[in-house]
Amino acid sequence: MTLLHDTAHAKINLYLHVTGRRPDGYHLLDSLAVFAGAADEVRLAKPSNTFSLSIEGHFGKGLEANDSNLVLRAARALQTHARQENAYHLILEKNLPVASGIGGGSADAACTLRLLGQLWNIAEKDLLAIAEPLGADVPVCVQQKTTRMEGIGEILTSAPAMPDGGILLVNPGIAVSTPDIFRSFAAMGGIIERPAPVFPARWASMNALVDMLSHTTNDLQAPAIHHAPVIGTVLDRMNAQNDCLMARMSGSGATCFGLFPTAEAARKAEMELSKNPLHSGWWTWAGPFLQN
Ligand SMILES: C[C@@](CO)(OP(=O)(O)O)[C@H](O)COP(=O)(O)OP(=O)(O)OC[C@H]1O[C@@H](n2ccc(N)nc2=O)[C@H](O)[C@@H]1O
Ligand SMILES: Nc1ncnc2c1ncn2[C@@H]1O[C@H](COP(=O)(O)OP(=O)(O)O)[C@@H](O)[C@H]1O
Repeated sequence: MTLLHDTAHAKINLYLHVTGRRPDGYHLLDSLAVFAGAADEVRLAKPSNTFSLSIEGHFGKGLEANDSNLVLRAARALQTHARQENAYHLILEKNLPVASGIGGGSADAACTLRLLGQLWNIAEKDLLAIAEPLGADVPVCVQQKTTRMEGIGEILTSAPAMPDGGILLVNPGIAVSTPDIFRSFAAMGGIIERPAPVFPARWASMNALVDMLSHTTNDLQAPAIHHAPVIGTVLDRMNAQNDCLMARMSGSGATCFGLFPTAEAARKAEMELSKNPLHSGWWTWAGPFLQN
């Protein structure tokens, strides 16, 4: 039995500039976040006395269905806000790798907020306020649209829609700790002063987007490669694929993305890459962007 369900899509930081640091240690960011077809699913299964969770899916094994899970944390936070006594059994289908720079846990939390928000008739602005303390990436995942993220992730400005094209995601099978990568970023030189990227009204093509991105970086990429050199190998392999327009790491890693002129070209590159037996433990996904 499923009352309602929704998909929690992978967030990809096409660029990520660290622009400052708050007194509490959190880093100020400027990032273009987009969403890919790859997704977890959250299902509201049936009414229950208290919120409970079961986890299915390939990446569910390493994840506890306890109070620390972002799905339950989001559900309880909204229940308190909405002064609701009703609770549900939730099912999470975990298809996205955990602690991998594509915000899977944040997307699951956001998806839970959307589902319960729909049921309890809660406005999006209230969902965004509940999302913020759950994690820096949760607000952007509530809207699941191409967005410029600033502040620590709570200042959201809509960005032009993605042009037609394809994306390939590759994770080399390692989990990376976000706080560790931010710490290494500081130790390896820290903030770079530079002008903020300017977005056009629309990107005429994938090449136009790639041209803008060539003037940006993911500031966390070098610190992450320092922690996990295999990330450098993933980027080399991705860059070696036919039609790969650019390759870069997302978030604090270790997932990397490649941009392609079409979803078909991204799928071809995925097949090529997967032929190599050395890549057998790598998770891959290829296809279109999630459009606004
Ligand atoms: C780096 C980013 C970029 O989108 O993505 P991921 O690598 O997680 O996908 C996010 O900012 C991650 O957001 P999220 O994973 O929700 O982070 P949180 O749980 O709020 O914070 C985890 C820890 O990361 C560090 N942190 C996080 C966000 C931020 N703007 N500055 C930080 O310094 C802090 O040490 C914090 O304790
Ligand atoms: N539903 C969930 N899915 C993934 N991770 C979760 C979830 N709930 C809690 N977590 C915890 O959140 C941390 C960050 O997970 P995740 O959002 O996948 O990272 P990232 O944003 O780097 O992709 C993990 O270390 C994990 O233990």
